[in-house]
Amino acid sequence: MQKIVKAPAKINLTLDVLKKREDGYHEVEMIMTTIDLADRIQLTTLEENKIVIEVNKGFVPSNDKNLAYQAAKLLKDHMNIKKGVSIFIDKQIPVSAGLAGGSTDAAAVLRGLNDMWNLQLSIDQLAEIGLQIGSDVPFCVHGGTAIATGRGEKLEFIPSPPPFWVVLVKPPKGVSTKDVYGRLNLNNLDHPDTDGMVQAIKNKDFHGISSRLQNVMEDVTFNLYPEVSKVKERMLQFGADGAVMSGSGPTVFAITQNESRADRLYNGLKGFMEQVYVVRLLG
Ligand SMILES: C[C@@](CO)(OP(=O)(O)O)[C@H](O)COP(=O)(O)OP(=O)(O)OC[C@H]1O[C@@H](n2ccc(N)nc2=O)[C@H](O)[C@@H]1O
Ligand SMILES: Nc1ncnc2c1ncn2[C@@H]1O[C@H](COP(=O)(O)OP(=O)(O)O)[C@@H](O)[C@H]1O
Repeated sequence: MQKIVKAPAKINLTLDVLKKREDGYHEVEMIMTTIDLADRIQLTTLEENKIVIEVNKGFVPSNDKNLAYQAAKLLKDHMNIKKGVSIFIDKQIPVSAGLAGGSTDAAAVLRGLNDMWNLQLSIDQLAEIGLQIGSDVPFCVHGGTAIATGRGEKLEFIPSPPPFWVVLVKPPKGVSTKDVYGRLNLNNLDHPDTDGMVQAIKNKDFHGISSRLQNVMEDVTFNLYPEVSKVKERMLQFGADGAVMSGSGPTVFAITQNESRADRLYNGLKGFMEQVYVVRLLG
């Protein structure tokens, strides 16, 4: 048996951190949506009871550290499945980038194996299993556009934003999510207008969306890597309607509804950055 699953990246249109919790995680409030920048995952059933991972990027782990491995293991244990699976990951999403690349691979494996092995678990049950792997996995299991609260796992789905282009730049740095959370000064955050953003999305008001992009983690990552903040400045100079960092970074994305402006942004940014992508929303 074989199956191919698509694993799309997410961006955070807003990202707010409300407080630190007793369990060490932070209480967040963020608006997440999926974009058409995706890994492709090929699942093949094995007679032997083992999990094999293959990735087309050398620096991504191909052992039990891979979140796709952890997803297969948890699902097999949960359902007491004795057959194995070979997982080939065609990695297109930049790694350690704030785009939930690992989480979305794990989510795609949960969805894909549930289908391929006809396990009949609901999406909510898969999301619950996924939370054991990471805070962003439940959102990635569902996809779409949602307000995420709690650790990021409490999801309220909202309609998709109006269509727009997303131009992403992944600067040549990786950041640790844990480190960025740890460096936040919770008493001095400039909180996003989350309610205003939700209304703008519901009203399909592009200007309302582009003017409310905000992420409280930007200051931390921009202080660590001032060149990341330069990318955002350049995006605005090149005609972006709005620009913001995704997640803990360092990826910064710009949005525009105008295709020729997206092309201009791509060409301008490509002049000084290697990893630039232009994609549509999947939302
Ligand atoms: C910041 C965000 C925004 O979407 O994305 P990324 O930058 O990873 O894409 C997420 O909150 C990242 O979620 P995820 O990457 O799944 O984090 P996890 O693996 O669960 O946790 C990694 C570490 O981040 C910290 N963490 C994570 C989530 C949270 N709500 N509070 C935290 O303090 C904890 O220190 C934890 O040990
Ligand atoms: N399937 C996977 N794809 C990418 N990274 C993975 C995967 N499995 C484990 N990792 C590890 O997870 C870490 C974070 O990667 P990633 O999910 O891309 O970050 P982010 O959540 O910031 O987008 C990296 O150190 C990487 O080695």
